[in-house]
Amino acid sequence: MYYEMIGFHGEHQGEHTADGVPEPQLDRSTLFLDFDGTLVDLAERPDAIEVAPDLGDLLAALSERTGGRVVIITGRAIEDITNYLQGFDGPIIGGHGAQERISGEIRNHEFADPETVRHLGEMATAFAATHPGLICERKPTGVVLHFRQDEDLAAPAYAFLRALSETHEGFDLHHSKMAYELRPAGIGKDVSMRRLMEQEPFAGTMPIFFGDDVTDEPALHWVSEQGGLAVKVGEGETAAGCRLGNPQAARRTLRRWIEA
Ligand SMILES: O=P(O)(O)OC[C@H]1O[C@H](O[C@H]2O[C@H](CO)[C@@H](O)[C@H](O)[C@H]2O)[C@H](O)[C@@H](O)[C@@H]1O
Repeated sequence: MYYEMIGFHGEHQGEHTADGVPEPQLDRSTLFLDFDGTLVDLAERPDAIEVAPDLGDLLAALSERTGGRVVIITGRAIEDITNYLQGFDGPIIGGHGAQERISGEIRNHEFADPETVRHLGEMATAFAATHPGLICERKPTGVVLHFRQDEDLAAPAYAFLRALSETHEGFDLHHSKMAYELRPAGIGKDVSMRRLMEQEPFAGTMPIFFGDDVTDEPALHWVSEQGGLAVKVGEGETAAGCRLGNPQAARRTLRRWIEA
């Protein structure tokens, strides 16, 4: 297998590490990192997360070791996540693949028609305003209703967004952690990864992905299929070959790699 030729020996390599995650050759890898639930703990609200003080240094060191191939791949909008990634100027895939920032410039998916997204956002905002406990998160490419503060609001949130998805062609309804989201049809972290891995300077390197959510599973599956290193963070069924308990453990493993 190709990745064995370039020095990666798959699952067997992890047998002797304390965390069970093998140590890849970073200079021959592309490291995709999910954000919420993977690099930072989940919080009550999207704007209430606490970023570990050393995260910036960790990402900088990993970027150096991979030759700039650390890719943040998140459901958040790029305009939002950059607030938490001060100093990181590497590639970012945002909105679950609906946005990308590869060489500094942000590009939105062509199907995320701004007028339709604005309309969806306004309607979801109005709905949340009449359902205390629901949080509406507007993105340049879609909209989310968060029900973490009141799980009884999951069913009405679902019904509302489902109705919107049926009346707005090109937008699909997705379930993630304590949230429902409308996003452009046809996008996905796996789709973005595949496209990116065909381009320089990523082509020919081994994909690594750390992710925590059901929305990360297609990408974890794809990375596993490629013979790359797929790491599930937290509980739940997964296609990944490795698992770490929480974001703190994920950061510890990443730190181990740069200290090796
Ligand atoms: O792909 P990710 O980087 O994991 O982003 C997924 C979603 O993360 C955020 O929502 C989640 O985290 C919040 C803060 O901890 C939490 O309150 C919420 O319940 C979670 O669903 C973010 O707000 C979303 O836009 C992302 O899609």
